[in-house]
Amino acid sequence: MKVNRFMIRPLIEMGLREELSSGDTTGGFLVGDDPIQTANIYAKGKGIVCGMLFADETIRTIEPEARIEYLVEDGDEVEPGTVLMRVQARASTFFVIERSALDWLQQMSGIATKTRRYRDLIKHTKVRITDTRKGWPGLRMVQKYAVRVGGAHNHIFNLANCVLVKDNHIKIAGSITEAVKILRASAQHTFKFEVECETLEMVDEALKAGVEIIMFDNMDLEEMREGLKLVNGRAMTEASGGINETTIVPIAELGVDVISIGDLTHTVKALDISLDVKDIKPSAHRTISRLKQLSN
Ligand SMILES: O=P(O)(O)OC[C@H]1O[C@H](OP(=O)(O)OP(=O)(O)O)[C@H](O)[C@@H]1O
Repeated sequence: MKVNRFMIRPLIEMGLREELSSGDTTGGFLVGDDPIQTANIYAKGKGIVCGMLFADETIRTIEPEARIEYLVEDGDEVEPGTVLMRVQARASTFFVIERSALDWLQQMSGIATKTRRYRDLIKHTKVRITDTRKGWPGLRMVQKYAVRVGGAHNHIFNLANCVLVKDNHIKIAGSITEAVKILRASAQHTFKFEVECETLEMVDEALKAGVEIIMFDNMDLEEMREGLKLVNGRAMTEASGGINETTIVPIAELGVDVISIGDLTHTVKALDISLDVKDIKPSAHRTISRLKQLSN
């Protein structure tokens, strides 16, 4: 699933509003007749690019006539110095959009870069990596898009996507068996059922209840190996709980179907990306000196 301008516009406006709720007190006074300038958005680190449409929409929201040339696309690997985008727009536009456009790119590329690293670690297996719902509230769509760009898959988007029975549901219902019985009677027939199992006894109970997906939740390698024997192809298996770059390979090699990882979206190092205005037009300088004269 791709993102489109309609989906992202409210987020873009939210970002710009943080920046520009009552004008630009620095750039706004410097631009004078506000000539068209050219700027490059370029990588300062190595990673996977994500968020080109977000940067584009940020620029176009302020200056719809801006000319934007893409030199890479989401999912491309970049090196320090790679130009992602060349933009022709008013000087005043660059001052307003710079932080916001770059932050979308930096944060989303950070997620895509980390995701690609995880994916590459286990590409010798058939295991599917997914995200979780862990991340920034309000930005789930963005984070999950970046995970897909990085080469992994999405787990549920929200509570309406499947019946996911967690520890607290089991406590409230009394048992896995009881929870599944109640939910089978009320949930849509189209839904799959997944149960988080912390022990092999829970795996056994969930299998007897006939669920489609068993999560090995916070289990060690040996328990997961036993869990897989128990399941024996009767359900999909998902490993989860604190899995990181140092633990993922042996888990994937066990042969679970899915590994879900909160780290993809809850602990992200941004990719370093910058914006540089080129070819400064002399009229901009003239305006600055005129301002200086006026203030003398
Ligand atoms: O890769 P992680 O960051 O560990 O995320 C995955 C874990 O999160 C979920 O549990 P839950 O929502 O109960 O969170 P918690 O187990 O981390 O408290 C899921 O059942 C995994 O245990």
